[in-house]
Amino acid sequence: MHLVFFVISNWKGFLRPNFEQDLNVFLKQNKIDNITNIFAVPFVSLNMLNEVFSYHKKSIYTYSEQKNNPTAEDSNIFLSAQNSNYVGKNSTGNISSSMLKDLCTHILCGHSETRSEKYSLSEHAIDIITNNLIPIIFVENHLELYKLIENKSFIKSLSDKQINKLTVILEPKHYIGKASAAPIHELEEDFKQIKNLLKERNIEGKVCYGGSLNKENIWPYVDLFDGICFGRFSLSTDFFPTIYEISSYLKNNKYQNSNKSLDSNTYKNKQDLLNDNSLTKENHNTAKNLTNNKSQNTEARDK
Ligand SMILES: O=C(CO)[C@H](O)COP(=O)(O)O
Repeated sequence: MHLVFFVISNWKGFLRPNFEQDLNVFLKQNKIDNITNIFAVPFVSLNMLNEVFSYHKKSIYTYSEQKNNPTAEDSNIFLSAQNSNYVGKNSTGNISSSMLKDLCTHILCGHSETRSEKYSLSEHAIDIITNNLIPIIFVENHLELYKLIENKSFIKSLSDKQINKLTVILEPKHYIGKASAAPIHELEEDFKQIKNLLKERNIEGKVCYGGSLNKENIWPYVDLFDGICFGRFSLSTDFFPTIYEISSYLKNNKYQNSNKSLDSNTYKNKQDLLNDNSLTKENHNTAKNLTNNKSQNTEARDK
């Protein structure tokens, strides 16, 4: 099976300096086939980035275009909007999903910085889906996703194609904008439950982690999750070099590890975790080892 890791970069309210040049170099050399990159950029950057992408013949395909263009499936670089208004779509200053459908393929849905008091994750997700775009769904925990996928209108609104493109980001809000990311052991239970929820419903979704990630601390999250979401780090000049590092790390390490037998020196990987019936104290201890084993990972990566 071809495994592809997701890297979502949320620029938030920043216009990334020199991004156009860096992206040009990245697209020119783009030989990365094991990472799907989704750039979630401010509204005002969507147009400019569409031009950069089409110059490199990596046009932003919407779902309707994908239906008629089989090569669109091969793309592994996508543009996302950071939000859309599903209530008061036509009010002054609002930007609806329908206005975005020719500019991007994804929309961030439920990011904690965009939720208002009356925010409804399911209504927003349905609005995005019905405009032929893919929602990147942010949840605080597995219960939030459970509520969403129990919602019959949500499930009904998904086409077969969209159902397998569901991307969920586990992002506890108290770990946003901090110096350290959420400790892995605090995420394991939610990760496992989200995976199970999707599996039970035959949804091939990706489960990613977001919150205070940077080039130093990502490795345990790369090991456990199907993808990661960078916030502030997306703006760093180290961002693109880190994508290459992740790609070679994945080639050298991660997918070989999924068959590794466990011993006291081997960290527990995603498959092991999912095979466990319940989270035991051992899981938590091994999760701690994940972080301690960072130097081990770095060595393997640099080989
Ligand atoms: O959007 C984010 C990435 O998931 C998120 O808000 C975290 O931002 P960061 O703490 O600046 O990485």
